[in-house]
Amino acid sequence: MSLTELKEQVFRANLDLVKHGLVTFTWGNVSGIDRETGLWAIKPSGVPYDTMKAEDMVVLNLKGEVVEGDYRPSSDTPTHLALYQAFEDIGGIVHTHSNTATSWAQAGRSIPALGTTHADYFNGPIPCARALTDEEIEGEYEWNTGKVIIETLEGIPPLSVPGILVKEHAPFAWGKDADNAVHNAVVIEEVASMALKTLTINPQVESVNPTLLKKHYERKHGKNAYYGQKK
Ligand SMILES: O=C(CO)[C@@H](O)[C@@H](O)COP(=O)(O)O
Repeated sequence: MSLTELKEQVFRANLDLVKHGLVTFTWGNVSGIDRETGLWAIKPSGVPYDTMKAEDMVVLNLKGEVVEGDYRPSSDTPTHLALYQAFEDIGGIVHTHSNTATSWAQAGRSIPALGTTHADYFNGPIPCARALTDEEIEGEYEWNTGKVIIETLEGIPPLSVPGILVKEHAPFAWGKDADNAVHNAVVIEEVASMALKTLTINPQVESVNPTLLKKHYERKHGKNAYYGQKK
C-alpha cells in the first residue's frame, strides 16, 4: 500500500468517527498500519475534523519516529504504538470518548456480554483495564495506558475481544484495519448502551447463555463462519 493510500484510508476512518457520532470536538483518533512496511498513520493532535485533510495524517515507524507529516501526531500516539508493537494481528486502532462506553469506563466496570449483539463481535465481556497509578500518570502516561491495556489482555487473542475500556478514561478499539477498528468502536458504544438499559430494566441479568455467546461469535468469526457472503 502506498503512503498516500494509507493516509487516505486513515483520514476517512477518522471522519467516520464523526459520521457515527462517536466524537465530540477532537476527542478521538484513528490510526492504521501497513504491516509490510511497518509504517503507520495517525491523525494530527487537536486538529478539527471539519478542516482536517488526508495529507495532514502523520506517518510513523514502529519505533515511534515520525517519518512524514507537518503536524504533531495525536497525543495518544504512544498508546497506539504500544498496541501495534504488542499485537501483530491488529491493523487499525481507534480511541474515542463515546458517551456510554466512557461512562462504563469511568465507573470502572467491564461491559458484560448480555446478548447476541455483543456476542457477534466479542467472545466475552469487554474488559475494563485498571486505573493508572500516580507514577504511571506522571511518567510516560500515554505509553503506560498502552501497557495497562496489554496487561489486561494477557491470554486473550486481541481480535477475539477487539476493544477495551480504560478505567477513569475511555474506550479503545482495534481491528484488522482502520475501518474495521471504527466498526468495532461503533459496536462498543452500541453494546455499552444496550447493557446499561438492560441492567436498568432488570438489574438481576448477569450474562448471556455461554452456548449462545459461542454460537454467535463463531458463526461470524469461527473456523466455519457462515454469516454473510463468501468472499
Ligand atoms: O483522551 C483524550 C483526551 O482526554 C484524547 O484522546 C483526545 O482528546 C484526542 O486527542 P488528539 O486530538 O488525538 O491528540
